[in-house]
Amino acid sequence: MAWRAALRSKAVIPALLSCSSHGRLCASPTFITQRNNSTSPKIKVDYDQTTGVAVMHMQSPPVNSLSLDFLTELCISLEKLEMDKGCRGLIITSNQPKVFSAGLDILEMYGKSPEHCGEFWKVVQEMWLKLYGSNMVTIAAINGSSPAGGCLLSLTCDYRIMADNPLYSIGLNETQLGIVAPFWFKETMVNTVGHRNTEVALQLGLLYKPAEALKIGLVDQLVPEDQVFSVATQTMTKWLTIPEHARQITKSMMRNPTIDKLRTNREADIQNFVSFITKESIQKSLRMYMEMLKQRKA
Ligand SMILES: CCCCCCCCCCC/C=C/C(=O)SCCNC(=O)CCNC(=O)[C@H](O)C(C)(C)COP(=O)(O)OP(=O)(O)OC[C@H]1O[C@@H](n2cnc3c(N)ncnc32)[C@H](O)[C@@H]1OP(=O)(O)O
Repeated sequence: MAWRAALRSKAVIPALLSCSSHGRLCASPTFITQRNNSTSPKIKVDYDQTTGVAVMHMQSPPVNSLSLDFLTELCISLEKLEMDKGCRGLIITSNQPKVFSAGLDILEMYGKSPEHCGEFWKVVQEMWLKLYGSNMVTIAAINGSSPAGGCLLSLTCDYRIMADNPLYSIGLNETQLGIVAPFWFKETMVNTVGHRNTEVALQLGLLYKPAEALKIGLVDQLVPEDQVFSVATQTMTKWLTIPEHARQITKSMMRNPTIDKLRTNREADIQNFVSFITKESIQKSLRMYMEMLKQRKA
């Protein structure tokens, strides 16, 4: 699609393309199935103009992994909603059974060129900047597991409601993959659950069951699975009664220090990511993790 190509071409970082230390290609994956790039929308947005509330349904089978295409679509939808002054609230939820989002699509980081990795990371940053800094009230209706980037996605929202199902888990489990949550993932978590909880969670790559997640404040409310969406809608109604301007300024005051840190360091952050993720040892860790996922299934 033309808009997708346009957004992608904007996302390419010229500095990265010419960086000789990134000039190597990662090893080609031999065993991992590359999924077909489906052209069907990965996100469905329902916008009710009478309430001013939009609902974003993530619908990218099997597990709503955050691929380049997915994130590009997400950013475009967000941009459109943000520009519509009538849209005051956004609920993010999943149409996939049992999974909110499996986090960043590992296939975008495995066996890919440095240029591709840089392009991918730029859109990950873009998604975070847009959501964490959104003027809208944002609520995550977490109706399934939400590891790593999926957890980050929900942490960017103003309020998290999770299905009370012990089969589900949520957390920043990056270290379990042999990778490191970057500073802005870490700070988003610190801003939500505090320094000590974050330190333990990140070092150990903890995935929390809903009850534990509630205890440390990683989610704000647990509800029966079939009520996640209705409670999110009721909560939105309450949040929207607060005078808009005052709430927005308060949100900016709380979040801008972290947002500004990434905004002013985007290039360096991309370069860090690319040189880290393309290391042979890191590629090996990602491969082993993907193998583990497949074995678990078998
Ligand atoms: C010095 C400091 C510098 C720092 C620089 C930065 C460093 C890098 C930072 C990178 C940050 C990364 C963030 C991430 O989000 S990484 C992704 C982490 N995600 C996970 O660990 C989740 C893995 N998935 C699961 O646990 C389960 O799939 C899940 C619980 C979500 C669902 O379970 P279920 O049983 O329903 O489904 P399956 O496991 O059978 O999965 C179905 C198929 O989907 C594939 N899959 C799953 N997750 C992913 C994924 N994240 N990316 C790509 N593909 C994924 C899985 O392999 C199955 O595939 P097949 O059907 O082909 O077998």
